[in-house]
Amino acid sequence: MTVLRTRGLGWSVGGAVIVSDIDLCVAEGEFLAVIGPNGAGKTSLFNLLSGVLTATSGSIWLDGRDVTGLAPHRRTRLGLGRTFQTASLFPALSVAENVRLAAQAHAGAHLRLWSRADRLPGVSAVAGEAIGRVGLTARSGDPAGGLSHGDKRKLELAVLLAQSPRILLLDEPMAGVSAEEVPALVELIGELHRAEGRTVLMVEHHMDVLLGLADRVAVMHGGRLLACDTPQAVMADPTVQESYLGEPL
Ligand SMILES: Nc1ncnc2c1ncn2[C@@H]1O[C@H](COP(=O)(O)OP(=O)(O)OP(=O)(O)O)[C@@H](O)[C@H]1O
Repeated sequence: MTVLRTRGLGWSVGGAVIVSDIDLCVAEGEFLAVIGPNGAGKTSLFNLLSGVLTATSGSIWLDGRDVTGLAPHRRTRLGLGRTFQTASLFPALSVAENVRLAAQAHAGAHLRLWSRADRLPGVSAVAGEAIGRVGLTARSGDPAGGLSHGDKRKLELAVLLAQSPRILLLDEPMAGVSAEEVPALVELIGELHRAEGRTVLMVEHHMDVLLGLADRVAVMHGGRLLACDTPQAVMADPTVQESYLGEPL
Protein backbone atom coordinates (compact mmCIF):
# COMPACT_ATOMS: atom_id res chain seq x y z
CA MET A 1 0.00 0.00 0.00
CA THR A 2 1.28 3.46 -0.89
CA VAL A 3 1.60 5.77 2.13
CA LEU A 4 3.39 8.72 0.56
CA ARG A 5 3.21 9.91 -3.03
CA THR A 6 4.26 13.04 -4.87
CA ARG A 7 3.16 14.08 -8.33
CA GLY A 8 5.13 16.66 -10.32
CA LEU A 9 6.39 18.14 -7.04
CA GLY A 10 8.40 21.32 -7.41
CA TRP A 11 9.70 24.34 -5.55
CA SER A 12 11.13 27.53 -7.02
CA VAL A 13 12.42 30.59 -5.23
CA GLY A 14 13.48 33.95 -6.72
CA GLY A 15 13.36 32.46 -10.21
CA ALA A 16 15.61 29.52 -9.28
CA VAL A 17 14.18 26.03 -9.64
CA ILE A 18 15.35 24.10 -6.57
CA VAL A 19 13.11 21.00 -6.81
CA SER A 20 11.55 19.99 -10.08
CA ASP A 21 8.90 17.52 -11.19
CA ILE A 22 9.40 14.83 -8.53
CA ASP A 23 7.19 11.75 -8.82
CA LEU A 24 7.79 9.54 -5.78
CA CYS A 25 5.82 6.61 -4.50
CA VAL A 26 6.69 5.14 -1.09
CA ALA A 27 5.09 1.89 0.11
CA GLU A 28 4.06 1.24 3.71
CA GLY A 29 7.01 -0.20 5.64
CA GLU A 30 9.50 0.69 2.92
CA PHE A 31 12.95 2.18 3.56
CA LEU A 32 13.75 4.74 0.89
CA ALA A 33 17.15 6.42 0.91
CA VAL A 34 17.58 9.78 -0.77
CA ILE A 35 21.05 10.51 -2.07
CA GLY A 36 22.62 13.12 -4.31
CA PRO A 37 25.52 15.58 -4.41
CA ASN A 38 25.55 18.72 -2.25
CA GLY A 39 22.86 21.13 -3.39
CA ALA A 40 20.87 18.43 -5.23
CA GLY A 41 17.68 19.43 -3.39
CA LYS A 42 17.39 16.59 -0.86
CA THR A 43 16.70 18.77 2.18
CA SER A 44 14.36 20.96 0.13
CA LEU A 45 12.44 17.81 -0.84
CA PHE A 46 12.13 16.85 2.86
CA ASN A 47 11.04 20.44 3.64
CA LEU A 48 8.31 20.08 1.03
CA LEU A 49 7.18 16.68 2.30
CA SER A 50 7.05 17.86 5.93
CA GLY A 51 5.40 21.19 5.06
CA VAL A 52 8.28 23.48 6.10
CA LEU A 53 8.19 24.68 2.47
CA THR A 54 5.07 25.06 0.37
CA ALA A 55 5.21 23.47 -3.07
CA THR A 56 5.08 25.86 -6.00
CA SER A 57 3.97 23.04 -8.29
CA GLY A 58 2.64 19.50 -8.03
CA SER A 59 1.10 17.70 -5.08
CA ILE A 60 1.85 15.52 -2.03
CA TRP A 61 -0.42 12.69 -0.92
CA LEU A 62 -0.37 11.00 2.49
CA ASP A 63 -2.45 7.81 2.80
CA GLY A 64 -4.31 8.86 -0.33
CA ARG A 65 -5.11 12.32 1.06
CA ASP A 66 -3.87 15.49 -0.62
CA VAL A 67 -1.75 17.26 2.05
CA THR A 68 0.01 19.72 -0.28
CA GLY A 69 -1.33 22.80 1.54
CA LEU A 70 -1.36 21.32 5.04
CA ALA A 71 0.71 22.95 7.85
CA PRO A 72 3.67 20.93 9.25
CA HIS A 73 2.03 20.21 12.63
CA ARG A 74 -1.06 18.80 10.90
CA ARG A 75 1.13 16.48 8.83
CA THR A 76 2.84 15.39 12.07
CA ARG A 77 -0.57 14.53 13.47
CA LEU A 78 -1.22 12.39 10.40
CA GLY A 79 1.89 10.38 11.24
CA LEU A 80 4.64 12.12 9.26
CA GLY A 81 7.60 13.05 11.48
CA ARG A 82 11.04 14.39 10.64
CA THR A 83 14.45 15.19 12.00
CA PHE A 84 16.48 18.15 10.80
CA GLN A 85 20.01 18.30 9.42
CA THR A 86 20.95 20.92 12.00
CA ALA A 87 20.43 20.21 15.68
CA SER A 88 16.91 20.99 16.81
CA LEU A 89 17.36 20.28 20.53
CA PHE A 90 17.17 22.63 23.53
CA PRO A 91 20.75 22.29 24.86
CA ALA A 92 20.04 23.64 28.36
CA LEU A 93 17.11 21.30 28.93
CA SER A 94 17.60 17.72 30.02
CA VAL A 95 17.19 14.72 27.76
CA ALA A 96 13.86 13.95 29.44
CA GLU A 97 12.62 17.54 29.15
CA ASN A 98 13.43 17.68 25.44
CA VAL A 99 11.45 14.52 24.77
CA ARG A 100 8.59 15.48 27.09
CA LEU A 101 8.14 18.74 25.17
CA ALA A 102 7.69 16.78 21.96
CA ALA A 103 5.31 14.32 23.60
CA GLN A 104 3.37 17.19 25.11
CA ALA A 105 3.08 19.01 21.79
CA HIS A 106 1.87 15.83 20.17
CA ALA A 107 -0.69 15.34 22.93
CA GLY A 108 -2.14 18.68 21.86
CA ALA A 109 -1.10 20.70 24.88
CA HIS A 110 0.67 23.41 22.90
CA LEU A 111 -0.39 26.26 25.16
CA ARG A 112 0.55 24.73 28.49
CA LEU A 113 3.77 25.59 30.24
CA TRP A 114 6.42 22.95 29.65
CA SER A 115 6.95 22.58 33.39
CA ARG A 116 3.43 21.19 33.66
CA ALA A 117 4.05 18.50 31.05
CA ASP A 118 4.58 15.98 33.82
CA ARG A 119 1.00 16.36 34.92
CA LEU A 120 -0.46 15.52 31.54
CA PRO A 121 -1.60 11.92 31.55
CA GLY A 122 0.60 9.74 29.40
CA VAL A 123 3.15 12.37 28.43
CA SER A 124 5.89 11.22 30.80
CA ALA A 125 5.22 7.57 29.95
CA VAL A 126 5.45 8.26 26.21
CA ALA A 127 8.65 10.28 26.73
CA GLY A 128 10.20 7.60 28.95
CA GLU A 129 9.42 4.90 26.40
CA ALA A 130 10.95 6.93 23.56
CA ILE A 131 14.09 7.60 25.61
CA GLY A 132 14.36 3.90 26.44
CA ARG A 133 13.85 3.00 22.79
CA VAL A 134 17.01 4.91 21.81
CA GLY A 135 19.00 3.69 24.83
CA LEU A 136 19.35 7.01 26.66
CA THR A 137 17.50 6.21 29.90
CA ALA A 138 20.67 6.52 31.97
CA ARG A 139 21.19 10.04 30.57
CA SER A 140 17.61 11.24 31.17
CA GLY A 141 18.60 13.96 33.63
CA ASP A 142 21.63 15.23 31.71
CA PRO A 143 21.51 18.47 29.72
CA ALA A 144 21.12 17.75 26.00
CA GLY A 145 23.97 20.14 25.20
CA GLY A 146 26.47 17.90 27.00
CA LEU A 147 25.76 14.76 24.97
CA SER A 148 28.13 13.37 22.33
CA HIS A 149 27.11 13.89 18.68
CA GLY A 150 25.93 10.28 18.50
CA ASP A 151 23.79 10.63 21.62
CA LYS A 152 22.36 13.93 20.34
CA ARG A 153 21.24 12.12 17.19
CA LYS A 154 19.67 9.41 19.34
CA LEU A 155 17.91 12.10 21.35
CA GLU A 156 16.60 13.65 18.14
CA LEU A 157 15.20 10.24 17.25
CA ALA A 158 13.56 10.00 20.69
CA VAL A 159 12.03 13.47 20.19
CA LEU A 160 10.68 12.19 16.89
CA LEU A 161 9.39 8.90 18.35
CA ALA A 162 7.54 10.80 21.10
CA GLN A 163 5.30 12.10 18.31
CA SER A 164 4.39 8.52 17.30
CA PRO A 165 5.21 8.86 13.61
CA ARG A 166 4.44 6.05 11.16
CA ILE A 167 6.60 7.69 8.52
CA LEU A 168 10.04 8.98 9.51
CA LEU A 169 11.92 11.56 7.46
CA LEU A 170 15.53 11.43 8.66
CA ASP A 171 17.81 14.14 7.27
CA GLU A 172 21.42 12.93 7.53
CA PRO A 173 21.05 11.33 10.97
CA MET A 174 24.73 10.33 10.98
CA ALA A 175 26.05 13.85 10.27
CA GLY A 176 28.75 14.86 12.72
CA VAL A 177 28.71 11.45 14.39
CA SER A 178 32.07 9.78 15.07
CA ALA A 179 32.93 6.59 13.17
CA GLU A 180 32.62 4.56 16.41
CA GLU A 181 29.08 5.82 17.03
CA VAL A 182 27.77 5.12 13.50
CA PRO A 183 27.09 1.34 13.87
CA ALA A 184 24.83 1.85 16.93
CA LEU A 185 22.82 4.50 15.09
CA VAL A 186 22.54 2.35 11.97
CA GLU A 187 21.30 -0.53 14.11
CA LEU A 188 18.76 1.67 15.89
CA ILE A 189 17.38 3.09 12.64
CA GLY A 190 17.26 -0.41 11.14
CA GLU A 191 15.24 -1.60 14.15
CA LEU A 192 12.79 1.28 13.92
CA HIS A 193 12.19 0.19 10.37
CA ARG A 194 12.34 -3.61 10.46
CA ALA A 195 11.10 -4.51 13.94
CA GLU A 196 8.50 -1.78 14.20
CA GLY A 197 7.42 -1.66 10.58
CA ARG A 198 7.80 2.08 10.23
CA THR A 199 8.23 3.67 6.81
CA VAL A 200 11.55 5.52 6.60
CA LEU A 201 12.87 8.11 4.17
CA MET A 202 16.48 8.99 4.91
CA VAL A 203 18.93 11.43 3.36
CA GLU A 204 22.39 9.97 3.62
CA HIS A 205 25.61 10.53 1.71
CA HIS A 206 27.30 7.25 2.55
CA MET A 207 26.23 4.41 0.31
CA ASP A 208 27.89 1.83 2.60
CA VAL A 209 25.51 2.85 5.40
CA LEU A 210 22.51 2.54 3.11
CA LEU A 211 23.30 -0.84 1.60
CA GLY A 212 22.15 -2.74 4.68
CA LEU A 213 19.15 -0.49 5.31
CA ALA A 214 17.49 0.74 2.15
CA ASP A 215 14.97 -1.13 0.03
CA ARG A 216 15.27 1.52 -2.67
CA VAL A 217 17.46 4.51 -3.32
CA ALA A 218 16.19 7.76 -4.86
CA VAL A 219 18.96 9.70 -6.57
CA MET A 220 18.55 13.47 -6.85
CA HIS A 221 20.58 15.73 -9.07
CA GLY A 222 19.98 19.39 -9.87
CA GLY A 223 16.59 19.27 -8.12
CA ARG A 224 15.36 16.35 -10.20
CA LEU A 225 14.85 12.68 -9.47
CA LEU A 226 17.43 10.90 -11.57
CA ALA A 227 16.68 7.32 -10.56
CA CYS A 228 14.76 5.36 -7.96
CA ASP A 229 15.61 1.68 -7.65
CA THR A 230 17.33 -0.93 -5.50
CA PRO A 231 20.75 0.12 -4.15
CA GLN A 232 22.48 -2.35 -6.47
CA ALA A 233 20.60 -1.17 -9.58
CA VAL A 234 21.23 2.48 -8.73
CA MET A 235 24.97 1.91 -8.28
CA ALA A 236 25.13 0.12 -11.63
CA ASP A 237 23.11 2.83 -13.45
CA PRO A 238 25.40 4.60 -15.97
CA THR A 239 23.29 7.80 -15.86
CA VAL A 240 23.77 7.98 -12.11
CA GLN A 241 27.50 7.28 -12.40
CA GLU A 242 27.84 9.95 -15.08
CA SER A 243 25.93 12.59 -13.11
CA TYR A 244 28.19 12.22 -10.16
CA LEU A 245 31.24 12.71 -12.40
CA GLY A 246 33.41 10.62 -10.17
CA GLU A 247 31.88 11.76 -6.89
CA PRO A 248 31.48 8.82 -4.53
CA LEU A 249 27.95 7.43 -4.29
N1 LIG B 1 15.51 29.45 0.72
C1 LIG B 1 16.36 29.29 -0.29
N2 LIG B 1 16.60 30.30 -1.13
C2 LIG B 1 17.43 30.17 -2.18
N3 LIG B 1 18.09 29.04 -2.48
C3 LIG B 1 17.90 27.98 -1.67
C4 LIG B 1 17.02 28.05 -0.55
N4 LIG B 1 17.02 26.83 0.05
C5 LIG B 1 17.86 26.05 -0.66
N5 LIG B 1 18.39 26.74 -1.68
C6 LIG B 1 19.34 26.24 -2.68
O1 LIG B 1 18.76 25.07 -3.22
C7 LIG B 1 19.75 24.11 -3.54
C8 LIG B 1 19.38 22.79 -2.90
O2 LIG B 1 19.56 22.90 -1.49
P1 LIG B 1 19.29 21.68 -0.52
O3 LIG B 1 19.71 22.09 0.85
O4 LIG B 1 17.90 21.19 -0.69
O5 LIG B 1 20.29 20.60 -1.12
P2 LIG B 1 20.82 19.25 -0.48
O6 LIG B 1 20.79 18.22 -1.56
O7 LIG B 1 20.08 18.94 0.76
O8 LIG B 1 22.32 19.64 -0.15
P3 LIG B 1 23.31 19.12 1.02
O9 LIG B 1 23.65 17.70 0.69
O10 LIG B 1 24.48 20.03 0.89
O11 LIG B 1 22.58 19.27 2.32
C9 LIG B 1 21.07 24.69 -3.06
O12 LIG B 1 21.74 25.25 -4.16
C10 LIG B 1 20.66 25.75 -2.07
O13 LIG B 1 21.59 26.81 -2.03
